[in-house]
Amino acid sequence: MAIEEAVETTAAKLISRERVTDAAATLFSDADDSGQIPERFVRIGADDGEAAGEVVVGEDEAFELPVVDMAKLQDPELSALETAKLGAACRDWGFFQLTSHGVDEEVIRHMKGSTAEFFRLPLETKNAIAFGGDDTFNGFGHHFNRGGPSEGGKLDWAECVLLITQPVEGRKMEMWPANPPSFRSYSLEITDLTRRLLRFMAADLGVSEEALVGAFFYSNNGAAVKGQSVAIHHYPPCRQPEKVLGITPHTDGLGLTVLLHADDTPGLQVKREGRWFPVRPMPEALVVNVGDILEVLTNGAYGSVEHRVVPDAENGRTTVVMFQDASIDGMVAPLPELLDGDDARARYISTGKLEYTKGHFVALAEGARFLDNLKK
Ligand SMILES: O=C(O)CCC(=O)C(=O)O
Ligand SMILES: [Fe+2]
Repeated sequence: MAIEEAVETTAAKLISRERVTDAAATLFSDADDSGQIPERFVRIGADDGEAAGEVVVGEDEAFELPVVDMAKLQDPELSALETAKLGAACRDWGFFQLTSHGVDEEVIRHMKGSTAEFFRLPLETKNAIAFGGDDTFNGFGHHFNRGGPSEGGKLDWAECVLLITQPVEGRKMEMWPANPPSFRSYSLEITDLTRRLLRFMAADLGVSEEALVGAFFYSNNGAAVKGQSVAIHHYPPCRQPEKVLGITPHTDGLGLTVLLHADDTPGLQVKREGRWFPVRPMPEALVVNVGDILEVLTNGAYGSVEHRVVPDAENGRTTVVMFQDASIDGMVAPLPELLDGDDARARYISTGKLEYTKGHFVALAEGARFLDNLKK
């Protein structure tokens, strides 16, 4: 079995998810107006005011996630300045908004339309593609259970379709929502965008394109990515948003994440210096963030930063999040070019991809971060 296949099989078996029940669907559709949020959805600390007391940066405090412009990156006259901006965003925030990204507008329009349409379907129809058997990854359900028994198996205030999108042989088409053509083209558009972005990240890091692009792709010019998956999330409105979480705080376990807002409802928050910064959805932008593997590849120069989702009190929110996988010859390790031939400079322990994947999902289920075990 190829390493990628073994990794996929392992991931699919280690993830613990739950199906969306009729009771949850009723709660999400707000048909149940009793005002009682079931215990399984009430986040830890919400009842004693701990959650409400968390520092979320308000609208009165001016801040903006860094905005990076792809057209400027590609313009010979503006590229150097914009590349520095990209690098600063990856180092200081681990997150940025990407404008003029060049992803086909028609593909984006279709993607937004078909995902919104999917979540409007009755639960029974959505559950026709519910994950099942020994594959807990592909399909519809709640997001992963995180935090383990110590957190009482809390559920996210969300429903979600998770799918492997690449390599193409890894796709389980029977688990895909109807209207797959838009998913297929979107997956390829994001592959292309990833390659374009990595070239500028390589310039910022002072490594060769081949090295960084080669960690994500089988060949520098080829289209074949090492791996790509998608999470299509829907966060229903919640009348008491401070009591629940759309997604618990976490970092992303793969290389690079690209998020599309399918509507203009806010909800994503990024942690910086102990405070939560709400991300403002920009209709023309994609939100890009550094994942754990990119942090390792860059030997810690770029940071994989904690984020979470808080549902909106009034409006539902839908996002399409694509994760690009990366490795070097089957290892999760810093790029050799950054170590100048001196392995002692590595700030992370090199780990086989399979061991990394296992470690990541086991840690996730326990509410821990595998990356912390890899730091020297
Ligand atoms: O939907 C969002 O805003 C974020 C989702 C997310 O963090 C994830 O899927 O890893
Ligand atoms: Fe995430």
